[in-house]
Amino acid sequence: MMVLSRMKNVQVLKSSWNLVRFRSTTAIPADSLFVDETIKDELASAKPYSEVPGPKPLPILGNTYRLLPVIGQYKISDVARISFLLYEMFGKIVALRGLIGRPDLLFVYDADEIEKIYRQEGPTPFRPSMPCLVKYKSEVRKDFFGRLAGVVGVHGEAWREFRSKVQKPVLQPQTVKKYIDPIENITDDFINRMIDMLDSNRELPAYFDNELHKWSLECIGQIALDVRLGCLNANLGSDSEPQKVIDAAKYALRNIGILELKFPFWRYLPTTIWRNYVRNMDFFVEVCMKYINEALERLKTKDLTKEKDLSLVERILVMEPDPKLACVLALDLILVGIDTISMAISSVLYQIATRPEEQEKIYAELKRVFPDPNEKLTAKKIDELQYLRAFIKEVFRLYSTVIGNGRTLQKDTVISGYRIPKGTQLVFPTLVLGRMPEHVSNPEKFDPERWIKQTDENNILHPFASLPYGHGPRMCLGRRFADLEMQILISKLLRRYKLEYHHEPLEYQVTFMYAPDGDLKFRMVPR
Ligand code: HEM
Repeated sequence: MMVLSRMKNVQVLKSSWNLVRFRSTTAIPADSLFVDETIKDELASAKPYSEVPGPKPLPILGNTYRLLPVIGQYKISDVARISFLLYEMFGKIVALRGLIGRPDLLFVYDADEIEKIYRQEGPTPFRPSMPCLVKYKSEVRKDFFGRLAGVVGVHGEAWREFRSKVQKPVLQPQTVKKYIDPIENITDDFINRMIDMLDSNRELPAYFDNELHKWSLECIGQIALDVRLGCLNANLGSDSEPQKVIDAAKYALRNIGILELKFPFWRYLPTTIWRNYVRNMDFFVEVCMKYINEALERLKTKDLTKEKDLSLVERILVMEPDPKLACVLALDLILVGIDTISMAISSVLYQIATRPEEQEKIYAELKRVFPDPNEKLTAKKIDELQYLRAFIKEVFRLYSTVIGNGRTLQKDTVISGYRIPKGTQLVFPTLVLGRMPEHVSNPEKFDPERWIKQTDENNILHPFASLPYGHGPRMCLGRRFADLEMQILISKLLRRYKLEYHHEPLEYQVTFMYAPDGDLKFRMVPR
């Protein structure tokens, strides 16, 4: 019954890639006065926020103590487990109250409610991420960032102004397609490096995750800074610039969870971890400015009338001659574009290596699309890799690299029958939502085909249950590049090699992202 009632709101659509997509037909009334009245009535009759279930905060200590070492029951690496636990213990809406230095967190596990929230979020959605980056951009280096502070950790009109300047060039398919060739070249170099790294069993070394970081940094350097940074050079010294950028990116991102949840005291005192964070960020700004200035110099000798020949950085520099805009964009893309991609690809490669049946299907598709293994990639050919894309989607559904998304409520809102006050931070736990039987049929089954086949009445796949890149005007700015990078690496690798994994199964853990925790000692068997 429940499944059928949900299906009434879901319409099956075919996308241009022939993948099955869904659209909700739940209409939002067009007349805004009517909407206002309906919302007022809804708010008046809703249950109070205080009745939302959740773990009881202690006096003074609140709930933050639960995340402290020794006395707390939760570790940062347990964030994924906590998301499941809260749902199991309290149900589809859970409030985590009394966290030191931050508003309450409200976990929402109902995809219909999440859909409603996204559809009502307006033109400047507020994603409550990275208050430490907000402090860095808006206080510590206010002199540099000023009003053009980027998109990450920036909100309101300042976010909208920046995003609308960069949105078109970054997301335009024509721009993204131009990077097929350069990313393919980087990936060829990377695969050659992988071959050099193999041991006598043809297995990759324990430090392969660091090598994946280098590949993703090399890709993002090309996209955001117009440069081959040289990360894939053999014998990269620990003091070399690319390795320093990798280390700085790891530091900046992985300490955010610790800075924001475990030790939020940096808001009041300049702690050591906070001072190191600032030093790292200063280093990033310096590197970005150096390469953007070099791109600006090169631009002086280019024919600017041929827009199609310009790179992403050049298009941005032509549009906005103050190089700061391109520098801040590069900083944001690098900050979030290294770890996300390298962790996502670790996860996808691990799933490929441990699922031989599905791997054979990917290989069959690759052989059909690229009969000659030396054939160069093109946009048209990549577009034909339907099963590969479905496989990646299925990995994200079950092991979403970004385990959840969030929004800060900008007005009082009714969620699951409760009146939730403005300012509350909502958490949409993507990882849990994609595994709930009321959102996805047979959720434990790894089934890439569910993203391709026309589903029947009994097969559900809620469109808001698995949103690895978020949704709406604030959705991931780098998603097209992310998809492209992953598809290129997998295509190039699997067309020539079978991937195997012969060690103890790896557990997924949250460091900052959700990924297999352990040595990625894949075996590469030539085809
Ligand atoms: C598989 C890899 C990736 C995943 C899973 C991912 C996921 C996400 C998610 C969930 C968000 C929040 C969206 C929202 O609030 O609705 C986001 C934001 C963002 N992502 Fe990604 N991302 C990935 C790769 C990348 C890459 C490679 C780049 C850069 C080239 C990038 C750049 C950004 C930026 C700049 C934002 C902030 C957008 C804004 O606030 O306006 N991401 N990403």
